Amino acid sequence: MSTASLDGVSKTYGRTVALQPTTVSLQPGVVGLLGPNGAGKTTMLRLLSSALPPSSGRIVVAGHEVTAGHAERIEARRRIGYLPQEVVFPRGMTALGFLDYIAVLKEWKDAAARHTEIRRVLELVHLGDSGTRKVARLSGGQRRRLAIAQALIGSPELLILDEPTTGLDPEQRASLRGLLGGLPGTVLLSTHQTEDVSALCDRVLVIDDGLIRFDGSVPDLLATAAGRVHLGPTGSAGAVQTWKTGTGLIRSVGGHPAPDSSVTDPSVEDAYLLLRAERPREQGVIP
Ligand SMILES: Nc1ncnc2c1ncn2[C@@H]1O[C@H](COP(=O)(O)OP(=O)(O)OP(=O)(O)O)[C@@H](O)[C@H]1O
Repeated sequence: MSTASLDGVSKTYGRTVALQPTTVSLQPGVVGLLGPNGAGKTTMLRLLSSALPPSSGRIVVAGHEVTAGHAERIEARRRIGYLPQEVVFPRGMTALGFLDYIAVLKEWKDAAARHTEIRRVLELVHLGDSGTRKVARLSGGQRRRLAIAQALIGSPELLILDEPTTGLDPEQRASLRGLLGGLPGTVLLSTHQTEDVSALCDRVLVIDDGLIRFDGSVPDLLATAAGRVHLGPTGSAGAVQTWKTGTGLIRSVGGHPAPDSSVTDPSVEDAYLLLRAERPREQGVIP
């Protein structure tokens, strides 16, 4: 059974089509959402989180139809953890105070159980020693981790994370991957970090102009670029991108390889760049 599904879901803002009619079903595991700025990632995450009503279609989370009405939406929300792209923290609160406030909003009425839970999520993001510090005094990366902690309260069946690794240092990113990869439910995260996708995701959705252009595993995505990335002293003619690597050789994505170049293994970034370059144009705005 799927944890969440979109069935013919679209979202338009005035004349802008942020999400074209989309049907997709999510199972347990980590799903990465890749796409350029303005592709529709945040829109899709906000729709699934029930923060935003769709223009058309049906959204179901953990067996509850978000789009069916208030009562069903509340039931779905109890099973969703959501990290927005930007989190505004109430002024003057400590890290623990903030988590307690969120847990109360999430209806954790039993104080002892609530305190155990907020301690647990604080430890998960390695802020166990910073609980009594004021949020304003935490570093940007620590605040991001605190924001992730609030989404983890109650071990939601569907965890939705909008660019969770923004502002995290490499160690913290690796540690977050370890945490997310070990969760039992469905994790849907948007990111601009293609390394996060290759290191963590069971499934990748590439979205562009409000449309899912690719849906498959990391190996499937890499296969789309097989034989199309070259390294050599000269760049490929008509390449999508070329750059000089640390070895002094030029890496070319797509195009016609020079005779003195050789094929190299593609990365998720290479496959993504090729998908982007081959997308149909002139979509996203109602004529
Ligand atoms: N509240 C809004 N009102 C009008 N247009 C909006 C609104 N929110 C988003 N859009 C538009 O919808 C489209 C998709 O935006 P969205 O924020 O979902 O993209 P994104 O993929 O998350 O981008 P980014 O990587 O920059 O965060 C864009 O064209 C954006 O300008």
